[in-house]
Amino acid sequence: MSNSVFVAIDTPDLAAAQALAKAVAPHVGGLKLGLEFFAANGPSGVRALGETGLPIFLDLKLHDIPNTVGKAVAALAPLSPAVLTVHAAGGRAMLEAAKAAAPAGCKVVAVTVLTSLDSADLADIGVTSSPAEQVERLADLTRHAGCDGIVCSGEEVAGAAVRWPGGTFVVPGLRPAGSDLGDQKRVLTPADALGRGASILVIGRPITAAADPAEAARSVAASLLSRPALTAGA
Ligand SMILES: O=c1ccn([C@@H]2O[C@H](COP(=O)(O)O)[C@@H](O)[C@H]2O)c(=O)[nH]1
Repeated sequence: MSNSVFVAIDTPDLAAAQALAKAVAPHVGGLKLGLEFFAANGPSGVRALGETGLPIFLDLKLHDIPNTVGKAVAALAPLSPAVLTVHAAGGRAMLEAAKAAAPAGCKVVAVTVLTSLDSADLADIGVTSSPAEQVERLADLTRHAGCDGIVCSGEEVAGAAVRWPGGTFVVPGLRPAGSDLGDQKRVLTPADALGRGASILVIGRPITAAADPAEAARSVAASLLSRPALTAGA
């Protein structure tokens, strides 16, 4: 992938999403559409953004029983997403159902530990492992289920890439130096994440909330050029 940045188009407003996509298109490798956009605009909104010609990453983080997730993935297949997310915590059968129903060429990647969570948040939900240990556990589960990769933070990506040669490693929670963290807790700069083995860099507010999103996207792309990526299977 020549430009590994997928910009998170997190808005319910279709016209705003289209304008943003057009502005940043020369500087990014794809568009990530998540729950906020999909809840407001549905499949027709996804098709509208697909008209930019950029690959579409559908970040719907599916998490349900295997039958339901398999059928949801089958229903999404006509949108030809390049990447689709599910939650690894849904378990092996659910992951297998998602992969089996995905269209050819679509990478199914599983969210391990959300980048908005730290150790204390994991303890609150009964997980006593560290984020790194939990990412490793769920990465192994995802790999054995036949999926393509995982979503993790930049803090865990190097360890995950060593355990899973050829895996796809999606890293959100990216913040250029000096940016607001917002609700993210496990963060890294885009260049550091790429250097540690990320395949796909997901960046939202540092680009979309900037006064000049096109310039912010250009600046992120420039920061990556000076840093060679490790090969991690993207
Ligand atoms: O663990 C995860 C999984 C997904 N995301 C998504 O990435 C973007 C990040 O947006 P920022 O504005 O750069 O914080 C957003 O769409 C999340 O839903 C994540 O942040 N962490």
